[in-house]
Amino acid sequence: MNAVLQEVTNTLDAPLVARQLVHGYEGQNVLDGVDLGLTPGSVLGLIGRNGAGKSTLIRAMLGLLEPLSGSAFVFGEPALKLSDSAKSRIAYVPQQPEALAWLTAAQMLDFVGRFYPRWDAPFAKTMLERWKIQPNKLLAKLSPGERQRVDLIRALASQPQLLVLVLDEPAAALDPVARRELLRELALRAGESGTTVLFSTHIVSDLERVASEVAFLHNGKLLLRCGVDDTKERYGRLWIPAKMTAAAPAQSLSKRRNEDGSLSLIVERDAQGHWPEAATLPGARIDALGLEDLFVEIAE
Ligand SMILES: Nc1ncnc2c1ncn2[C@@H]1O[C@H](COP(=O)(O)OP(=O)(O)OP(=O)(O)O)[C@@H](O)[C@H]1O
Repeated sequence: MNAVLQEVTNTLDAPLVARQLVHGYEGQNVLDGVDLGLTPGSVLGLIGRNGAGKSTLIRAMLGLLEPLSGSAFVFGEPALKLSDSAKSRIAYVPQQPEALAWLTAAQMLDFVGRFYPRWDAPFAKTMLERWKIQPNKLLAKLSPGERQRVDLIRALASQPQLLVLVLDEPAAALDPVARRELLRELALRAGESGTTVLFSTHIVSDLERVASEVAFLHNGKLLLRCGVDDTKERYGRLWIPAKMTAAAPAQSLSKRRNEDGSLSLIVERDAQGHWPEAATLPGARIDALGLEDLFVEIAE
């Protein structure tokens, strides 16, 4: 168990913790023993390719599906048996909100608001105006992007302590401007109130806009987790010429043999900030990687 998870699991009221989650469909594993912990007030962007299992992980962490094995905790309670009090502190915005589609946006917000002790009705009203969503239009008649925005308003107006958001299919829902507005609002509100946020995406720029931390989900595992601002300093692409590959480091996040026999590896600095020794081999080269390159390299 890594140090961050250890620290979080030691905190009884940690907002969200996954321990060794395993889940799959039709005999195929999607999550292969995922450990993840969120510290209060953090904004974690979960990134992975289409179908990597981000939604599955989020649903399992919130107790919306029962994993094949492993466990999840929300505010220290087992996710599958959450108390009403814990539920009222969580807001979840799925990819395609479907609930209460026979109500208008204003009716839905009014109805839902009654269940939340800290409901911010003026905020909900202002946001509908700001995002030019007709309050008297049936939810069923809004576009998918408008629907998702109304759902984000619902989520934020409840002033949750934990906000979980799935932003995976931009083409189906939000246009780039709407996406940016939504993320800006999210960052603003989360920053003001200290809300813990987990959101999934496959768009790297989303992370750079709002996340303080990033976790990569790939092949059922969390490949790495780090501060968004650290990645440039911390990861690099190490190129080793063909005649030197015997000296390649044993540890790397990904490894690719090129046609000319040379090796490209994604490597990490050690605790003292040093690259692996192989970076000093004659002819070897190391390039620091930004988040986008890091994601592409790892997800390949
Ligand atoms: N109910 C289900 N039955 C069968 N297979 C499923 C089910 N739900 C998800 N899957 C499969 O599990 C894998 C992970 O899906 P999931 O929706 O968790 O990924 P994701 O990372 O959120 O994807 P995306 O970014 O495309 O939204 C996919 O291959 C998907 O087809």
